[in-house]
Amino acid sequence: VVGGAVAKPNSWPWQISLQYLSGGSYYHTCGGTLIRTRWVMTAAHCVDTSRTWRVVLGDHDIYNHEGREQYMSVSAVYIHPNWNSNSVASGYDIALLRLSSDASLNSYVQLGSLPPSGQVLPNNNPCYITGWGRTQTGGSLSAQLKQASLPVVDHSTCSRSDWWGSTVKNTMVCAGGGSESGCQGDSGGPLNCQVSGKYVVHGVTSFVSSSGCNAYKKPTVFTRVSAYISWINGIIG
Ligand SMILES: CC(C)c1ccc(NC(=O)[C@@H]2CCCN2C(=O)[C@H](CCCC[NH3+])NC(=O)C(F)(F)F)cc1
Repeated sequence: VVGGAVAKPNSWPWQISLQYLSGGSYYHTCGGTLIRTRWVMTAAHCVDTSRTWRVVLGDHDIYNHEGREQYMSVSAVYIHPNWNSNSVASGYDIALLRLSSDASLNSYVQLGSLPPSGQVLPNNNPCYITGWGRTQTGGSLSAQLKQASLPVVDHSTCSRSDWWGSTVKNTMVCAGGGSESGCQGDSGGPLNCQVSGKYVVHGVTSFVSSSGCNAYKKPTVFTRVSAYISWINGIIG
């Protein structure tokens, strides 16, 4: 997350850290959202390589054990069947991870709410991106979870030629576009949008400009969760 601030610990209790095993240690690679006690929603581009994964719930500082964490193994990875790793612009950048055991829900670990199928938010709807991603273009990951206010940019604006043009599809949500943005390492995490006084996870962090995370008129682009509700329900039952 470029800009914004360090979040109050565990104030986004559905945010997870997706980590992979390498040389005997686990490393943060992406974010995700706990949507059922055994299911995590993330981005397809996070999990389209075969690795040993773990999901950390209740985390705040990814480099320190603070005692609220739950470390979960992943028993199955379900990538959207239309996902094409060579074409993030086609969309379908969404995946579901089945956990090997049930998460224990408490004040640090809660389920994120999903939107109704087809719901599209209006321009400027308030939303927050959260994640441990780079804090500057080319910078390093954040040790602590960060949040930044990224208001929705509607499709008509986001698909203007000087914005994202035809790269952005209607199955995506744009948010931000100013000095604050997502960045590498935030992928797969939630776009938390205020709807009727409640936070709803409307986006899965998908991409930013290859010329810089907070490039002008290149808002962060998210998979629009409300476009994938029937697929999600088909998998998690
Ligand atoms: C569709 C095409 C015009 C296009 C649009 C945006 C990009 N962006 C990028 O490549 C930048 C630079 C590093 C990773 N990255 C990204 O946007 C990666 C997803 C890459 C998926 C494709 N391999 N996502 C993120 O960094 C983010 F923002 F989600 F945390 C690349 C290509």
